[in-house]
Amino acid sequence: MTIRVGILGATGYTAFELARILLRHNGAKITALTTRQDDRPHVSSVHPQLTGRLDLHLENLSLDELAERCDCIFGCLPHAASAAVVPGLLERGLKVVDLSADYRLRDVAVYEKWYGEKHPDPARLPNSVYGLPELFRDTIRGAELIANPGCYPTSATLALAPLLKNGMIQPTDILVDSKSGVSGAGRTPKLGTLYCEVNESFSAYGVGTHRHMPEIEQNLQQASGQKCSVIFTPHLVPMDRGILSTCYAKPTGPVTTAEAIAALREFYADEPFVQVIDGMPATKSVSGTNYCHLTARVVNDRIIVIAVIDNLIKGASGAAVQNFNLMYDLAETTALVD
Ligand SMILES: NC(=O)C1=CN([C@@H]2O[C@H](COP(=O)(O)OP(=O)(O)OC[C@H]3O[C@@H](n4cnc5c(N)ncnc54)[C@H](OP(=O)(O)O)[C@@H]3O)[C@@H](O)[C@H]2O)C=CC1
Ligand SMILES: CC(=O)N[C@@H](CCC(=O)OP(=O)(O)O)C(=O)O
Repeated sequence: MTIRVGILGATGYTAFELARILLRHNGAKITALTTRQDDRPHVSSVHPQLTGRLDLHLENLSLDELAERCDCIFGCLPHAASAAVVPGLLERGLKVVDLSADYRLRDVAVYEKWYGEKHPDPARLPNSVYGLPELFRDTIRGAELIANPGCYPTSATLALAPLLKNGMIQPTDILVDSKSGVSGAGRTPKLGTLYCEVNESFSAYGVGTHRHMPEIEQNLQQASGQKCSVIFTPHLVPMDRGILSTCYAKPTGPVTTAEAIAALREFYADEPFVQVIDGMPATKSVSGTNYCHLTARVVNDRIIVIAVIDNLIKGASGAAVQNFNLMYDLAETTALVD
């Protein structure tokens, strides 16, 4: 069986990474790429890396046209734009993996507070399926709509959830200090991502206001069954891609570095994409891959967990294909390992 897939917002970075991964997927065929442009650019003019590998034009397609051509849609649109089209896709019988933030937060009031706008499809939020397989695999299998996780929340949740679940750390007083490469902000031009703004510079942003803070808290609460409170501070690093999150938590009792690492290793023993390492994780080690590398250290009265991912792969398009594989009951690692 070949599943026909469409990619919305195909001019962007996550869409490019999806196309690259799906081209080596033996159960999927890309049959539609969308843009708001009306001049039908060939994919090779938008993503020259795909020249000779994918012969499709990007088109401004209607929902009915998408339903004729596709079985499953990967939505790579900004938030709010995504939830404006997802209901129509689901009504036409398509499955959807939504890379935007629109279906991640289950509480409409929390969405509207942190995103500062009305949600276009609030009725679906309470039952949405959050696509982080390492924690919520069973709910992803067979789902019609997956909320693909945010890049920072993926790194922080993978770092902290195992230690919360096994009672090794306290659920409050958690600090997440993250650094991201500039592709995390997307390909759509913005002042803050111009070369002269970011090159040779390093800055924090969204301190206390970043919308990934409630997403991290929701994940940790769902995983551990405890009310969690997190302070999350993101930083922009002058590199193309990669996220490094350093997470600080208070242990519930005496613990050593070896015990903390052993707890992570036990939790992820059967996970194909999480590697617990003894040394220090580096973004370069996971660049272009769907892997997360993690380690832990105990320093004075804190456990520090350090996680790295590629924001465009495990933080976006690789995770989306991992979810797609689960939704269609395919081998979970299909197209994601060499
Ligand atoms: N970059 C990352 O690391 C991550 C991104 N995400 C999320 O994935 C989604 C895609 O991100 P990314 O690929 O980086 O973004 P990009 O900015 O690279 O691409 C988004 C694409 O969406 C289209 N678009 C923009 N605005 C609208 C609109 N109002 N209505 C319809 N289409 C629009 C544009 O295509 P065109 O102009 O051709 O129509 C654009 O190319 C976003 O929701 C983002 O938050 C999630 C995790 C990580
Ligand atoms: C470096 C950078 O700007 N990163 C983005 C996060 C990308 C992401 O995962 O965003 P969504 O939750 O919107 O999908 C940001 O901080 O807004």
